[in-house]
Amino acid sequence: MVVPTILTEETARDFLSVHGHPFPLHEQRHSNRQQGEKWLEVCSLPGKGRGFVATQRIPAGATVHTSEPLAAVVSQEWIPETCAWCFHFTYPKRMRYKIDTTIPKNLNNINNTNKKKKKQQHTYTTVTIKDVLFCSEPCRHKFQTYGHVKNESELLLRCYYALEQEYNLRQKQNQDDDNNDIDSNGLITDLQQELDQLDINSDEQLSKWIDQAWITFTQQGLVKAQQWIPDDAEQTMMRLVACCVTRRQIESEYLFADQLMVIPKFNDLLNVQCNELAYIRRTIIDNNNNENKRIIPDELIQVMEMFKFFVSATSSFLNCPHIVFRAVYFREMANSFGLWEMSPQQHQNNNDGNVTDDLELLGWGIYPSAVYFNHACNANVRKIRDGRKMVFIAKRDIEEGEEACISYGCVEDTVEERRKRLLEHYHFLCACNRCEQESA
Ligand SMILES: C[S@@+](CC[C@H](N)C(=O)[O-])C[C@H]1O[C@@H](n2cnc3c(N)ncnc32)[C@H](O)[C@@H]1O
Repeated sequence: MVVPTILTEETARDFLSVHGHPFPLHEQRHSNRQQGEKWLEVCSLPGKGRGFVATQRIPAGATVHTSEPLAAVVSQEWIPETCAWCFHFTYPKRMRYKIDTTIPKNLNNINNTNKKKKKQQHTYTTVTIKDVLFCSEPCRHKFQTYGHVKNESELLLRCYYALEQEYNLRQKQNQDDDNNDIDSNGLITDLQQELDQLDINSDEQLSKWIDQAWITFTQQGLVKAQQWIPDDAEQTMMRLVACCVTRRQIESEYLFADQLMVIPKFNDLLNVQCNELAYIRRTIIDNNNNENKRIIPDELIQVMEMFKFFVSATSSFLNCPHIVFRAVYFREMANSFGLWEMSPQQHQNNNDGNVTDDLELLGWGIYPSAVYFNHACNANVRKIRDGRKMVFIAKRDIEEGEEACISYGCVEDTVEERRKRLLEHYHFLCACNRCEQESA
């Protein structure tokens, strides 16, 4: 692959006009400095980590922030009815526009023997990607040209195809074998002993144990008669991870001047709070019936199986060590935004941003610039989806120095129920003003 060194805006423009880009550069640079961005700054807040705080008085109705996704995917179950670019939803009608891509023939692994694969290494074939559909030609075109360079969508489509193929292959292999026992191969014994001995409240000890578990797993693995098969949610998650890892790979293959990188970068994701420790600690504690005999949480094994699946599908063309997979997976956790169906009122630009029971969760997106909105049970900001973009609007006047918060879901219940739900889904004890007052 040719590696251009992009140093000036001019060379970048030339390069992008050859390789394709969704928007003219000047528009992108402008949209990067959103109108509302001056309203908010990121501050450290006691008991909540970082959060957005108003830099001046914000009038009700002002757009305080807009954000483009680093990654956005349709949930597996709504693929036929949802546009993979703008998330337009047309149940029960199906999306009409499909997408093809060219892949090396040896990726088409379901019917290929190793011998055949070798022979076909340098030949290409065109395939239709099952998991990506569009509502219109412009949406399909935007998808094809999204990212830093045109190759990015090709790499992503190759990932999607490889994940699909791995899924089909495993299903086929499992048909003949219904034995689902794990032979731990000595793996569990050592890790188990270390787990029993560690101080679960020590971040240092727990991270060391988690790292060791991943190293052991990736070197030895679990020997299962049955191959692990992802469910719908896990398939969706792997496509979200694929979006982030392909961007990382493109950024490592091309050299861009920082100020010209106008869409979210992989490194932006690394600023997002990582929930690996909090999540694994909670699952160990929850699975623990006896203080002296802890159980290696099944939830951890599931993530490892997902990693193994991902790598087994994509390793021939994508570099994703477990450190990278974990960095994405545990940052997406509790930080990504649900992409909901829009109500008719929202379509008419006359909505309050609330998700009601009759609306469907169509997909998930990672918006690195917007993750600093903490939750409050009496939020002063609402979020609205505008296609694949997220727009944040002040619900009421916000005073200078006041924290700008959104709500992470239903806030109708009692304080105990709200806190329980947030702990379960987002792994934190809500310390918003309303909860503090009501619990006191
Ligand atoms: C999407 S992030 C928000 C940004 C985060 N505070 C940071 O420093 O990156 C969500 C995390 O923020 C913290 N958080 C958000 N709202 C909170 C609240 N009401 N009370 C306590 N912690 C909160 C929790 O740690 C939660 O997992």
